[in-house]
Amino acid sequence: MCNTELIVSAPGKAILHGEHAVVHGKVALAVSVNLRTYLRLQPNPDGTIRLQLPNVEAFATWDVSSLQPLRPPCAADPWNMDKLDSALFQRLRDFAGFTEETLDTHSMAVLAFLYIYLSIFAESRELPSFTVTVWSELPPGAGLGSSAAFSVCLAAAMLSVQGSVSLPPLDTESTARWCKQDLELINMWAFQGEKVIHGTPSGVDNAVATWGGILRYRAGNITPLSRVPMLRILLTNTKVPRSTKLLVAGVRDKIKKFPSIMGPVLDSIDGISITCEQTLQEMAGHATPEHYSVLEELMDINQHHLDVIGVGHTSVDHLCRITLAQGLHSKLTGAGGGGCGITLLRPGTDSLVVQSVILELKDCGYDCWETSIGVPGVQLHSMSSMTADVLSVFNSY
Ligand SMILES: Nc1ncnc2c1ncn2[C@@H]1O[C@H](COP(=O)(O)OP(=O)(O)O)[C@@H](O)[C@H]1O
Ligand SMILES: C[C@@](O)(CCOP(=O)(O)O)CC(=O)O
Ligand SMILES: [Mg+2]
Repeated sequence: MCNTELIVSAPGKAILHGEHAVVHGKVALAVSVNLRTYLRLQPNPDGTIRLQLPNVEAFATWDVSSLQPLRPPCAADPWNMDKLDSALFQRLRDFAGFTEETLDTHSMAVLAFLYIYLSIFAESRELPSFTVTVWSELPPGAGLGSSAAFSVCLAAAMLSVQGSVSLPPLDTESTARWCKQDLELINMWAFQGEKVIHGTPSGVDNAVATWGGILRYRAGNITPLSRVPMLRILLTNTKVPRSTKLLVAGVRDKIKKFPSIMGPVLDSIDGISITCEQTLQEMAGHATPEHYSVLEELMDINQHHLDVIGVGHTSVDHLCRITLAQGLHSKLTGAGGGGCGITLLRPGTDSLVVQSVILELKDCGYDCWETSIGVPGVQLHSMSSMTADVLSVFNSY
């Protein structure tokens, strides 16, 4: 039995530049956003695992004894986990009655949970029994990295119960972060969860949910950017549903079909990310209107590239047109195909302009709000640090 109750949270992200290209080894720049996923883990005395995922309407209870035979024969080496354990993945699909075509939000979340749980406790004397409840401020499947925030919370909580990472002391603090080495392990395991949900993720989303802040990411190399100006960003959710897994697969097919055409587009996106990073660094010293013009132009060019690689959507075109009419530049963020877009605001953008754009976007049925970026990555929470809203959701299950 497990005897630790804990609450952890991890943030969502917005990709400034490099979505999709990053899956193919190019640079991405990504920032954490102030919408978080919260996970509460409570010990169960009755030998069951209970999973409560209200955002995706997934509620399941299993006897630990029924999960026992699904365990992998030995623990995976967390530093050498190139691919998912396909035998385990198949056993879980068979157990849950899912096929390879099962892609709904509910099933992918259940599979990610079971995969991480059984892998992390592969060599524990007995499987622990607990209730896991996850609730998120992030809209699932909208490009804000909800899958990564979910996977990071699962990894942080289960590694802490298993003892591979040490619970950071909360003392009088309301939140605490794990040490660097522990965060690296959490990130590794969260990446496995992302693989269950996405197929072939780049790892950028789980890196942001783990580390927070603003990051440059390329092929597993994570560089936090410390010298950047405070950016003002408007987030718009078109509410058009899409699946990252299918969009990433579609881009891969296009690259395979037209390598000499798509290759240069990905190189150009790489160039955009690199130029954006250089511009942000220059701006940290002294930001000028010309710098903002460069950032805006980069967003326009990238948005066109994302259309070319097949992940645009009329809802995002509409969003770009509405903001541009007020002189504001936008692009999609995340996998595209609908979902969310980001709009860059200049420091001096008149609040009346912002309010009128927000109203117009809301009239289209979109959600739209100005967001804070660069918030901390995965955290452990004391009960007193939890808002009444999140606690009341937790207490209603
Ligand atoms: N709060 C949550 N509870 C349970 N599962 C979640 C939650 N948030 C995300 N997920 C999982 O992540 C999937 C969405 O991931 P994805 O398609 O990558 O979109 P995004 O990461 O942009 O939100 C959902 O189908 C679900 O399986
Ligand atoms: C399209 C991609 O670059 C980002 C996907 O982000 P999201 O799941 O749509 O939030 C995929 C990846 O990097 O793994
Ligand atoms: Mg995702």
